[in-house]
Amino acid sequence: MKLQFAMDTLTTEAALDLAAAAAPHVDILELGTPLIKSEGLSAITAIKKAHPDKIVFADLKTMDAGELEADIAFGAGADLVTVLGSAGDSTIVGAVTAAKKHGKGVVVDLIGVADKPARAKEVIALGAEFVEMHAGLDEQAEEGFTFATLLRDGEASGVPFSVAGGVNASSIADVQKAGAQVAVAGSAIYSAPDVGAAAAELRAAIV
Ligand SMILES: O=C(CO)[C@H](O)[C@H](O)COP(=O)(O)O
Repeated sequence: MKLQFAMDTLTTEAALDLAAAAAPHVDILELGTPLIKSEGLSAITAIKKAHPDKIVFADLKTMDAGELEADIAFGAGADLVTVLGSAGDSTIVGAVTAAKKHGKGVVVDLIGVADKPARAKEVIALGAEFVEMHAGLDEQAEEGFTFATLLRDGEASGVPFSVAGGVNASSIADVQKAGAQVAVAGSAIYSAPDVGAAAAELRAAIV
């Protein structure tokens, strides 16, 4: 299982510092949606330039204009981009078209999708690399939210998936047991007093 670090920060400078500390322990460096909205495509280019050996993941959360948005992010240096699972099929197909042109990939984020296993199967058939079983920051704060639902949905989907939203040192072993290809951790790493040590702890929990 790969480890993805979601850098939910607002400046390229802060992201470069986080990436430098965590890179030895992670496989995928994710530019969070707020970072891309704050700094634009130049942040993607800066992270890829500093870490050419890492998979750079641009969390665009595209909802429309799939081909155009994916094309500009791949052009800036992204290896993977996200499109929302609630977007229309044509938006996902558009992003996949751009990915094929660049030799890169599309991840479909199932945040907010009611029947995640069913939509997961559909978007993999449209050409997505894998889906993200994702509970957003707001959903995690809702009453009754349980992380176990994400794992069950991943297992039920029968397709390659990542898990995002609340992954930490206590939960990452369960993510692996559920069969995820990728565990995504944001605040468990970037909020830690020692970012490198937090990333190393998560890496050590993966067998
Ligand atoms: O994409 C996101 C929010 O939309 C986050 O990066 C992702 O959910 C990681 O969350 P956490 O900080 O709980 O690990």
